[in-house]
Amino acid sequence: MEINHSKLTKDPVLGNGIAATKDLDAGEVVICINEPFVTVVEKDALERVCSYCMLEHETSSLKRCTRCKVVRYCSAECQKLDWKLIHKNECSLLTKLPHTPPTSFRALYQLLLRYPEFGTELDPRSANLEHHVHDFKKDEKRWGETMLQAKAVTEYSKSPSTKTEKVATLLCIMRINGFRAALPDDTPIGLCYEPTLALANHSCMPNGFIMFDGRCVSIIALNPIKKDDNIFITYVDPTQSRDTRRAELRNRYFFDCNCEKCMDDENPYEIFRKTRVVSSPELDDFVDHKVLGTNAGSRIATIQRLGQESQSLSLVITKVYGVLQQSRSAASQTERLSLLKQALSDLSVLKANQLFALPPYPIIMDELYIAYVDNGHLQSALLLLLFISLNCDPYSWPQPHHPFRVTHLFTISRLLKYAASLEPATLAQNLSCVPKGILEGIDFIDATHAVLILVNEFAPKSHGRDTTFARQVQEEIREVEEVQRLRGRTGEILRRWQSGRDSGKEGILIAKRIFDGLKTLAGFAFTVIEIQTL
Ligand SMILES: C[S@@+](CC[C@H](N)C(=O)[O-])C[C@H]1O[C@@H](n2cnc3c(N)ncnc32)[C@H](O)[C@@H]1O
Repeated sequence: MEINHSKLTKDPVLGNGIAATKDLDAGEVVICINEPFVTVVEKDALERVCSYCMLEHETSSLKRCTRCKVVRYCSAECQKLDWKLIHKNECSLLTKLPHTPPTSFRALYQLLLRYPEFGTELDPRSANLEHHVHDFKKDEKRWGETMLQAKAVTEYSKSPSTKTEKVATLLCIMRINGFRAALPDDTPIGLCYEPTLALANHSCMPNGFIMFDGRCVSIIALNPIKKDDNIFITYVDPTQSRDTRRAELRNRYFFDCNCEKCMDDENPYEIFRKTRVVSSPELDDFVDHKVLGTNAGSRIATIQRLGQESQSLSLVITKVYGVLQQSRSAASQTERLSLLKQALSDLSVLKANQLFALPPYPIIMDELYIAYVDNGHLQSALLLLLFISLNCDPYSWPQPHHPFRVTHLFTISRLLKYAASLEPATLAQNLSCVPKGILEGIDFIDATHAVLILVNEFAPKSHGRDTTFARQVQEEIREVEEVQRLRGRTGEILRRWQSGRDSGKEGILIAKRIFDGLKTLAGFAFTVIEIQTL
């Protein structure tokens, strides 16, 4: 269902933008577009993502287009719809080319196909968007590459060569206004260009976020938004340091951000204290909002003290960003791990003061957790992700329905479910750093159930109601409830704890016991980092 609670606004600094046409609650859909202007699945995702519905499937279940052998579909219906929409025009080009062209090339080509009479005028929605051509031109190398790509696309689309400069402008429009298309867990899968959503301007303290559900793309309210308030999303990872955010915004979007967070260089603990957060009693049993607030206060004081004591912290942080960058292009997994560990050890002053949400600490922890997942060390990944969810996420993303927090919790539930499926001896072997008695004290099925209940509570606000993600969560809950029914009373008690119905003190006690077990596990995260090799 298409939804649009936004209107066009204009601002001397921001240019065009959008504002709310009514008061919106946190988690409410601001805009939902079912049929974005252009969507392209990127090369690395073509084997597992349907090129029409943009959903992930088992690789073996996708059927390749027999002509171009590039795009794949999950059903004959998706293939038919995509053929009608765009592929009938793109297929012959893909057939001719020796390799699958870059995503931006395909997106630009598809965009041109949308203008059969190209050379007259672009549609007003695209024509009015910021393109920064003059800024691209200032960088000779960048403009040269832009013109080269524009020339190739002009040729392939059989547009007259006199239109090349106009095609280059279109490429700039896409670069400035395109979004990274992603799965519900934020895994990138391609590119999306949709002029209505592109009007949303940037803030490092956004009040909205972009969410994809297959082909549907929405902006969802992160905070309550008042009628006529501007809608802001973030173009960059707002948990990075101010310098890193600024450099990225200048380089990719040609502006300096003057949001409150940038102007005062506020840290995540300060932002947490400013953000109106609606927690829930169940979430508080896992990570207590009041305790987070108290801790934020003392962390702010610590940061001030450290700042007065030494000027070197910012130098260390700059150095660590360099190490992080190196780890991303490491020649081997071992080198990647060793660089990430070096980055953490360089930041030992943050660890000593429990400043785990201060950038770039959360980014390093996240990359370590991903490195463990990539290399199949799922129990080690579980411990790290538990640590991140307790110590970094609530400050990096204060709103409990922030999609990153919810997807992290969902991943925890899946890792717990996997741990529950292992023989106790295997689990103990894989987590040799955790004393056996502690592992034996954790019921991994109860823990899966309790965490899924938290996910289910916030998923409608993070990913939307009746979405692929919400259905997936429901399915997981049904599955664990079925198992629980065969095991005794705990499942029923947790179900009552979930719905807020009186489960007596018993429900709260059981939930707290489960979460205490998970917190104890999280306490071994640094031991895992010390001993886990790749
Ligand atoms: C995706 S477009 C957003 C729509 C744009 N304002 C327009 O008029 O077409 C991104 C561009 O908007 C401007 N912009 C977005 N957020 C901004 C901000 N916080 N401060 C200044 N300019 C901003 C920059 O020119 C940026 O390259």
